[in-house]
Amino acid sequence: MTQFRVGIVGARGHTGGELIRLLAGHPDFELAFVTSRERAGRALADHIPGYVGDLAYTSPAYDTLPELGADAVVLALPNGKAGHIVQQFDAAGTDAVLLDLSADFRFDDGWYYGLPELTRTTYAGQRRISNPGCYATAMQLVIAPMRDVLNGPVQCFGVSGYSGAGTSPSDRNDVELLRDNLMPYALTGHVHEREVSHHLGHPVEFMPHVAPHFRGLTITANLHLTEAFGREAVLARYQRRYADEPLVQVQEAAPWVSRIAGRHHVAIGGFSLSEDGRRLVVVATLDNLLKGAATQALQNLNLAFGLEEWTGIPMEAM
Ligand SMILES: NC(=O)C1=CN([C@@H]2O[C@H](COP(=O)(O)OP(=O)(O)OC[C@H]3O[C@@H](n4cnc5c(N)ncnc54)[C@H](OP(=O)(O)O)[C@@H]3O)[C@@H](O)[C@H]2O)C=CC1
Ligand SMILES: CC(=O)N[C@@H](CCC(=O)OP(=O)(O)O)C(=O)O
Repeated sequence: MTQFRVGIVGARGHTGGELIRLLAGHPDFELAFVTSRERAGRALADHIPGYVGDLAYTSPAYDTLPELGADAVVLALPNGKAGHIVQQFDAAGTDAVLLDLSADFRFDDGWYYGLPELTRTTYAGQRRISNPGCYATAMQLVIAPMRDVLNGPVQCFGVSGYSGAGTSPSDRNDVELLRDNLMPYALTGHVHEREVSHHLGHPVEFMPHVAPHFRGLTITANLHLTEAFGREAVLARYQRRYADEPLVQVQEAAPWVSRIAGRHHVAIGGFSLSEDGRRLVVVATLDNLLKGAATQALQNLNLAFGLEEWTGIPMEAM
């Protein structure tokens, strides 16, 4: 059976590690190369628990990446780094699929914005795919079922584990500063606020925080509505909308972030209405490294290669 060859650029990060595990276990993909300047020459097996292959990290010059012959290349670099690499592939004229995990192309209409549950019907064979932000995934999935009855901006209070802040040292991944703490940051104008407002076509006001746990995020969304709703009608809307979506689980109770770590889906629940039925609060949780990054990337790669969208996603971990 043909296996499509996938390279990962910037694979030392938390999302790169998750992608290595998912791709190594995928029936139709194989790892073509895995880059890290810092780990060049070292075996993946020494760094990735559960990985049993014999591949080692390499550090090719980014200009030479198109020559490595991968069918798809995932860019898992910090924001602002993808453009140069994309130019190399454009110039080489290869047919490779490029999937970018950063925010660099999320506002570029020439790229497919891959939030499959909301955008898969717009996929038209693009070879350039932008993976949504982690909070942005949770916010869009929690708001979308009520999109047609929103009255004014939606407010979203978000709390993420510190793996969301990447591996470059900062206050937001400093375990000493985070101890017993909840750290607010980017309280207006966060890129995911713009991303969600842009892709939903509706203003969202987002207030992010980072907490001492490692992985998993929670969004509490406050939705003002144009008409009064009862709880059953709201629940029915969410259940109908996501009935055929294995990676979106609608539940009555508000989901807890402690229960989503290591899972591949989004959990949505809570559904609390004000007395007049015109204000709804809903909670969504997801693992920022999985549905917020690597799992969603795999859904998008599956789509790009004509595979069933959930291939290689361990459903027992849902
Ligand atoms: N963490 C998360 O929860 C999520 C992250 N993302 C996005 O995914 C991408 C990867 O994030 P994450 O896995 O957290 O990893 P990091 O941001 O910690 O870094 C990933 C890789 O980037 C390389 N790198 C670091 N600095 C530079 C630099 N200045 N120039 C070139 N390469 C550099 C490192 O490799 P080397 O060994 O070569 O230094 C490392 O392998 C980011 O764009 C992030 O915004 C998206 C959704 C969720
Ligand atoms: C806790 C924390 O710092 N989280 C990151 C979100 C990670 C992510 O999805 O970032 P990109 O949009 O850059 O891909 C942040 O707020 O920037």
